[in-house]
Amino acid sequence: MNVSIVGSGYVGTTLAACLADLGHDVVNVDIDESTVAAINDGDAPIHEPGLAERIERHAGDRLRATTDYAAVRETDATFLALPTPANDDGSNDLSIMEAGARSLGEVLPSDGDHLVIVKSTVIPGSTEAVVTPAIEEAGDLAVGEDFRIAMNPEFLRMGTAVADFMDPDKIVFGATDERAYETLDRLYEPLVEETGAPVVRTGLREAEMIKYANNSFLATKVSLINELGNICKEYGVDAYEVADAIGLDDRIGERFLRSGLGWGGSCFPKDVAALIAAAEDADYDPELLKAGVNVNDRQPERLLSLLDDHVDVAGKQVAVLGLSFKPGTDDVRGTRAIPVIEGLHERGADVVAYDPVAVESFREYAPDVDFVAADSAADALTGAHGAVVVTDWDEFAALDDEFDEMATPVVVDGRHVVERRDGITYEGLTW
Ligand SMILES: NC(=O)c1ccc[n+]([C@@H]2O[C@H](COP(=O)([O-])OP(=O)(O)OC[C@H]3O[C@@H](n4cnc5c(N)ncnc54)[C@H](O)[C@@H]3O)[C@@H](O)[C@H]2O)c1
Ligand SMILES: O=c1ccn([C@@H]2O[C@H](COP(=O)(O)OP(=O)(O)O[C@H]3O[C@H](CO)[C@@H](O)[C@H](O)[C@H]3O)[C@@H](O)[C@H]2O)c(=O)[nH]1
Repeated sequence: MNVSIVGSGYVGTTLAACLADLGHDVVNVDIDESTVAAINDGDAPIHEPGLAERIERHAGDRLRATTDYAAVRETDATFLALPTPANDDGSNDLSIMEAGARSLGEVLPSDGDHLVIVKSTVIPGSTEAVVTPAIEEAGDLAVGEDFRIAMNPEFLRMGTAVADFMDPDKIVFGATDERAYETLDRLYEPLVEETGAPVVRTGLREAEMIKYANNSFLATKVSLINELGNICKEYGVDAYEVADAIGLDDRIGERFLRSGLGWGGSCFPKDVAALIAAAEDADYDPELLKAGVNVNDRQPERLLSLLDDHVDVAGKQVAVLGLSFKPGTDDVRGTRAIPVIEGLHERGADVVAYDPVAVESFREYAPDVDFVAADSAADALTGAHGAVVVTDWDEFAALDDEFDEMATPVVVDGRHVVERRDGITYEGLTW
């Protein structure tokens, strides 16, 4: 099929490269000229394992990019993979989606066949109440007659985007008419044949809600294991053995049970906040979701209070190991490193931080959060009176003699990665 994708960020670029790999002809439409140029040059505009090879393989052949929305006219279906950030009150900001939908409406063919597919994460009702009217008004078109609409949420994770897309746990099709489902079936047929992934056919609002339910469930699951881990810590119980054991119960499942410093990223914080705001907008008080956020917000201070138990850090160097929100990415959106570093500053500490890839992106994202960047974990640790582990990078698990260079070897591990050893005072956040 001929497919266009509006928005070429983490989701749009991954989707484009993977659909090209599955045999479709794909065009990316983006307002960012450098992104467009990168794809046309056969380069990946973002770093994701497996992405660069796919773009290099298909660019100039089955994959191209443009800033010109008119390219959608040559295609059978268009995905909208645009950002849906949070407003100040946490609610879903749909202004970029609306602008993209209007630009699309201005050029969309009115042949009645073209399928517009909302890929972005949007609050239930948005596809019908915001995206569809924006297309209709901009192009003087009528949904169901001139074009069709569907919602197909995305569940890929950063750092494993390509692998997740190519081997999904499920594929969700939200639509209101049979022809829309059939187009989606044709688009995903090679993937479904290859992987046997279950396809869920549902309504537009249900598809929108499945995405929020998925992320809220997982974020709350992590907060629940963090709460249990905090209690374990108080009673001297190994929280990780407890998690491994409860995970053997199929009803609980072993994944997303790693307790520690909590969740960050571009999705969990934003999506849970948006669902809370949407619930409150409907006069429902989402107590459990709010509790999950509160537990998450408390973890950095718990980490620092464990450090306080061993050392007064005022005027002393403290090493922060890890800045990205999780390993395998330089993404720092929602990273726990920010409250951790701010808490250290409040205590009067001098922060020396190390991250294998995320120093630059952190400086850009949080220019007011001051620290000295170290070239290695060893450099950050040398002379430090305490160390805190923020991100579970593999290389931190290999640290050993490096701790001997600390002024006082107190290590507070927010991610359960550092090996306990003689000669260091070790505190795990939850064990
Ligand atoms: N990042 C993830 O892991 C992930 C996973 C699942 C779902 N999502 C959801 O997918 C959506 C997109 O997220 P993302 O992380 O890919 O965003 P992103 O910020 O990485 O990329 C968005 C792209 O849209 C482009 N853009 C902005 N306005 C435009 C316009 N008017 N016309 C054309 N292009 C425009 C930007 O230049 C950018 O390249 C969001 O709703 C997000 O919540 C993200
Ligand atoms: O057991 C766990 C698992 C995760 N985390 C933390 O949770 C956050 C999110 O991790 P992860 O889900 O791996 O990363 P994302 O790339 O943010 O992916 C989530 O958000 C995406 C965007 O919506 C969805 O598509 C994915 O399905 C969903 O997992 C990170 O800070 C992790 O450190 C834990 O603390 N313990």
